[in-house]
Amino acid sequence: ELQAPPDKIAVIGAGIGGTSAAYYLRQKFGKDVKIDLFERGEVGGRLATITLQGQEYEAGGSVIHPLNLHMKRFVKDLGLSTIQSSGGLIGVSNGDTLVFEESSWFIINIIKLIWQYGFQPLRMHMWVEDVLDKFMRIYRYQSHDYAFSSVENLLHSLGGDDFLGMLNRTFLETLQKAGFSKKFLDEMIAPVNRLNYGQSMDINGFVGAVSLAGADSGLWAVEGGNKLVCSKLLQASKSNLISGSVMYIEEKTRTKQTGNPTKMYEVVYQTGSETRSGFYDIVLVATPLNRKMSNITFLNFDPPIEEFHQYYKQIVATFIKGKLNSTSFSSRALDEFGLSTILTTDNSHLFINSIGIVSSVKENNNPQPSTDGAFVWKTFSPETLTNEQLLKLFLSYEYAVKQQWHAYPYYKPPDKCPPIILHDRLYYLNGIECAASAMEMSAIAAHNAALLAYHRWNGHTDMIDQEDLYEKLKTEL
Ligand SMILES: Cc1cc2nc3c(=O)[nH]c(=O)nc-3n(C[C@H](O)[C@H](O)[C@H](O)COP(=O)(O)OP(=O)(O)OC[C@H]3O[C@@H](n4cnc5c(N)ncnc54)[C@H](O)[C@@H]3O)c2cc1C
Ligand SMILES: CC(C)=CCC/C(C)=C/CC/C(C)=C/CSC[C@H](N)C(=O)O
Repeated sequence: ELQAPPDKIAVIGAGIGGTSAAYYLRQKFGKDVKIDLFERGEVGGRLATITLQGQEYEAGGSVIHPLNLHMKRFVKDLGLSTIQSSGGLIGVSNGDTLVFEESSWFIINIIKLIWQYGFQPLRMHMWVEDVLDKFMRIYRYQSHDYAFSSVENLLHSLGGDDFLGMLNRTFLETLQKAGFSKKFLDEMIAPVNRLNYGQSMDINGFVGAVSLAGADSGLWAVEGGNKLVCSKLLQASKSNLISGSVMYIEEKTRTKQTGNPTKMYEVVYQTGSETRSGFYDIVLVATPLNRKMSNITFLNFDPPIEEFHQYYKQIVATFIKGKLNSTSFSSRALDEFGLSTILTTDNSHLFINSIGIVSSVKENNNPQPSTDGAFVWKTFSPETLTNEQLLKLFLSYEYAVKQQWHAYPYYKPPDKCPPIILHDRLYYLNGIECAASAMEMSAIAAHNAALLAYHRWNGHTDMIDQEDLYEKLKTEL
């Protein structure tokens, strides 16, 4: 049995989380509900491009895994096109020398890997595949409309105590326990974490697995920029975009047209120099609740959340068009260098996490140098690069433009995730980032929140936090 649908729903934040939430809310609640989507900056949020000399480059979320089924589905349903993101050759620097260097010959790479690390790369590949296999169960649950009231319940449903337990152990502990050697972890795994999350092996085991998945083959991106998914989802959801910054949310009793007094949320926001507000039956918060990132407060109720305590790590992405100083990484001159991505080890005294040649969002991955042999490179670093540092990395450069991010949570297991249900009909999506931050994670959180809001509105408690879902659904055709 269904209740009358809500009149109005607010979604705060038009990143991939908020726009996909609007899309799924429309699917569940139907055409009559009015959905307002609040955004104080650009639609896309941490999916953003930067335009340099007329070319656009991904400056935030850039690659998508081939098994990220929500992102895949969006691109297909919204009529977008994809480009493959396979890069060129990768090397790993410890600050003095290259501890690993890829060859363009497949067979040489295999021999090198076995010579340096035995069968550990293969075992690691199998470990990540095992985590991904379990992770994929979420798509089956969501296609059957099941929802979870907490991130912990969601992860537990995927693989039980062991799977959820990954949040409580560091990646280092997890992999050491699985028998991987220090050399392999230092030279192969830690550098991938530094590239993807700007953090050491002390991140939790689950985000560690996601980070390694982010180094798999078959990664792709959206032609024209990943942020196009957000603007297309917004359009498809037929939501009303409100350009404004939400300041606070207050619970108030209102008398609806039916004459019944009803508890509603007043969303108060600033647009230009004006303060305005609207009343909503349901509110979804799709931005990290963190003073630096959203600064939203709550009046008349206390959400069970340590508001503003989720610390996000700063990452600076710098785009440099220039000629690399290859001798910063190896003894070889540039014309014999051949690497297009360099990762760094944890103990490296280098001031960057990674550096790599990038293609524009329109190029099908064959970045071309300009006539003088300069490429566009992207570095990730914890701090803004100084001119002196840039001149250490480059023989010469035409421009260096930075984009600063509060990028991802600072992972420090054991971590308890923030709740999804902040109040009666108020939901929070970005708690899922405490497990792992990635586009697909936000899309999963969005689908879950839309289903949860729908089932709670209609009193369908049997669709929430069902135990043994995997076994139950296995028997269904
Ligand atoms: C440099 C970088 C590289 C990354 N690379 C990848 C990658 O390759 N692959 C991948 O899968 N993920 C990647 N990620 C992670 C991915 O980008 C994020 O996990 C994802 O985009 C988060 O989306 P979101 O919608 O949850 O949050 P956001 O994108 O942060 O959206 C929140 C939105 O809310 C708005 N907002 C905040 N406060 C208010 C307010 N008070 N009122 C109104 N609006 C408000 C913000 O302006 C923002 O637009 C990367 C992230 C960064 C920073
Ligand atoms: C959620 C699952 C199962 C998989 C996602 C895998 C993935 C794409 C991870 C990437 C995560 C991330 C935050 C990357 C940041 S840097 C990305 C990129 N290499 C760049 O150079 O910009």
